[in-house]
Amino acid sequence: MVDYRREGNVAILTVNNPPVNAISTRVKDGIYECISRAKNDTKVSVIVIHGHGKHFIAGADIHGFSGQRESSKVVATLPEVIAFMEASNKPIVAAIHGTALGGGLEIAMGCHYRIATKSARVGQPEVLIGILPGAGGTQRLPRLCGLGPALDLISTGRHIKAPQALKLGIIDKIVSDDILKEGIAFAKAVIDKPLNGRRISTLPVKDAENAEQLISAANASVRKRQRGMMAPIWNIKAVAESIKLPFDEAMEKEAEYFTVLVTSSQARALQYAFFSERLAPKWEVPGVASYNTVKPMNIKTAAVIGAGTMGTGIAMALLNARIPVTLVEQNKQFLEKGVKMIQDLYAGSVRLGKLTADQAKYLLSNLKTSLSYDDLSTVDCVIEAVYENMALKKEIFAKLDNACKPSAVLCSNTSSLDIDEIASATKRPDKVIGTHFFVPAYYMRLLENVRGKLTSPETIATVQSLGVRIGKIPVVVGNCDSFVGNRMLGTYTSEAQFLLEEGALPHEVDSVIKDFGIPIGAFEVSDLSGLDIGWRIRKERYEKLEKSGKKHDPNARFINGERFSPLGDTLCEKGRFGRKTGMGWYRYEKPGAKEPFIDAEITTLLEDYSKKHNITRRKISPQEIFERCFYPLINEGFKVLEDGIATRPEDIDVIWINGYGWPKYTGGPMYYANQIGLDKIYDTMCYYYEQHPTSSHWRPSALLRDLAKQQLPISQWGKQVASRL
Ligand SMILES: CCCCCCCC(=O)CC(=O)SCCNC(=O)CCNC(=O)[C@H](O)C(C)(C)COP(=O)(O)OP(=O)(O)OC[C@H]1O[C@@H](n2cnc3c(N)ncnc32)[C@H](O)[C@@H]1OP(=O)(O)O
Ligand SMILES: NC(=O)C1=CN([C@@H]2O[C@H](COP(=O)(O)OP(=O)(O)OC[C@H]3O[C@@H](n4cnc5c(N)ncnc54)[C@H](O)[C@@H]3O)[C@@H](O)[C@H]2O)C=CC1
Repeated sequence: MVDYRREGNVAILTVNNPPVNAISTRVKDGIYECISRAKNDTKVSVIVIHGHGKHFIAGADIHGFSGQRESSKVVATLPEVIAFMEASNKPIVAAIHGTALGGGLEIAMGCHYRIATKSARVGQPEVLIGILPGAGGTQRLPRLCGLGPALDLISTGRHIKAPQALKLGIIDKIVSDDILKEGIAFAKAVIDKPLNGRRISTLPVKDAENAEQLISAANASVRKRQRGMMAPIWNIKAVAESIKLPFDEAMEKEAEYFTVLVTSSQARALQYAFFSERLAPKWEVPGVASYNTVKPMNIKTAAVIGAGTMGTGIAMALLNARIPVTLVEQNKQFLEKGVKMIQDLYAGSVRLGKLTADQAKYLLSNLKTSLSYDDLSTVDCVIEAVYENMALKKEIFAKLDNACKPSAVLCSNTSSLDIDEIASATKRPDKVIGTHFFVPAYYMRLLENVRGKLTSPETIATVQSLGVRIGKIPVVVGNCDSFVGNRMLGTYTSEAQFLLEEGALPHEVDSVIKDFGIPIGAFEVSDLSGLDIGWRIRKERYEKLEKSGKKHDPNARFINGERFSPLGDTLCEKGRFGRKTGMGWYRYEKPGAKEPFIDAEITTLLEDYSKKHNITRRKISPQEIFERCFYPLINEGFKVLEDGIATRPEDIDVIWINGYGWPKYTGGPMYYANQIGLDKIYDTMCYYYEQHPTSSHWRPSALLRDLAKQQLPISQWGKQVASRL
């Protein structure tokens, strides 16, 4: 785990714990033993510590926080090992490449010098997994770089690159990529330098005079940006001790606060989410294939059909990953509008300093435009993002099938339509798949990849690998109406509207949702994305119904015996499409304005509506709003598993955290359900199903019922699911 060798008078410690050199108990013990050995070796004058493989050390082993810890051969804890390093009379140099994160940066701060390659990144990301830097990070970082930067890095968990770390004084020098050679050379040059002033724990905290202001600004920022999370607050509290107490006493506080966090349910949920996100790309379709049995195709070029909201965002996601894109539209005017949208977004990134003008120019140079499918004969992959209309999508897929080379993968960004029906328009259904991006597609990390009945494992592997390449978290799901995310969302939006019919107002529902930790309420989000999108989809469904001989009544509160609220259609008929028209479920100052105001017209409309349908409006409690919005959503997640549409509960949680703003610190709807207690959810579902028998989303899932009885850990639900299919 940690190798020791000597080159002349330099002792070299190599941490070797693939894949990221995480600090397991054995790594910690190894570092302690090797440092002891170097201290006692009279031939050694200086010590270099570096990492084998891609990283220096990416932090403590996260598995160790909730699982069984290995027993330690040496008594010292990580903070003690770091103190032991710092006290060494032989200089220790941390030679950093890849990343020095969490405990890795804390080890580097226990060294007397830190050098790094230009591409190296450092940070204290513990807050993101619900804990704090418990090995002196909250105390050494403010001494090294100042209170303000330390508060920022520790409370946000963001990584910074070596040049910025150099500016902040976190590292001493940027060196070439031959990190070990550089480390040895640097070590030789500092052998005789005094170590006074190099032991960070002995230094004063920089910026201590502005402490009060800096701490209250940090608290205000986390209350706004990381609402509901307890770790950022405790991280700030720990850093604040650095200006109140001497180092050793502040370290005791750090240990105390670490214990509070590491045993919290938020930390467990965040760590579950960390591993779930890493599991998602490793897809598995039971009985069919899995990521480690199939090779993906290499996508060198791509095309996007439709230069609207999604098409332009998808094109940018591809361009950002250096994949040349041909963007196709139905006419010149729409094409120019789409290209302008992309140019403006890149110009915005340049203004914000996220890209240089040259980088933006380079990315745009990979964008080609066309009005003809004839230009797509050589592309490896096409992603269609035209209006949500089956006939149109089938027409386009038939054209693509004729125009593209036989090996090209054809993807649809549909958010709800049947992938098998779209694939039936081609002679290559094995190469057709849904790639459901989320708005804005260049930013949102979720990619829901929808496999059809005939989609080949190679096609699944290809879009999964493409997803990772463009920086997304790809999740494979099965084909059903609205797939996983939107199918579950459907229950939540329906119930939210039923609550309006029965007495609640949009802001009352939204505030319960936001108090739970979802950043935006159901009605606010509907106004943001535009009520007309859902209306278009529903109108297509009404047309289908009419074609099958069933006339659609615009006032109907039931469709095929199932409760339905026509309120969304009523608003659209009045031109209330949301923010874009300056009115939707809320009122806005003007079209396009962001701040929602309660609208008296909506209150009157709801009251009239309830009267017209003989519904007695009542005061609905926040608890009822919560249960009615979230329990059917969770229940639908179990039905999604039951149907084999998702194969693992972790995938559902990843979808909700990354596509719908579900608070990560609750782990996702499936994990959260387990926290509430599956038996409680099941009983509540039964209660509401009795009250609302015409809403099938209240019918409790059989899987939920069975799992509620078995009380299995979530890691075993997948096996239960597989055994039922
Ligand atoms: C008295 C008590 C004192 C207690 C002291 C506490 C000490 C502390 O202060 C606590 C800590 O250090 S907590 C850990 C802080 N570090 C992090 O959060 C870094 C997490 N990792 C990353 O960001 C990326 O993996 C990274 C940027 C490193 C690499 O990204 P990539 O995209 O290249 O690779 P990934 O797919 O993310 O990861 C590759 C494999 O490595 C696993 N992994 C990553 N970091 C890990 C970590 N810290 N612990 C355990 N496993 C880890 C990851 O799960 C993945 O595994 P596989 O999916 O199986 O390949
Ligand atoms: N807007 C959203 O939040 C999300 C939308 N989706 C899905 O993405 C697809 C596109 O949605 P948006 O981008 O929002 O729509 P949009 O209305 O912004 O853009 C659609 C574009 O397709 C173009 N188009 C129509 N017919 C065409 C043809 N024959 N050839 C080439 N281009 C054609 C239109 O001119 C328009 O620019 C839909 O299937 C939608 O369900 C998926 C996820 C989220």
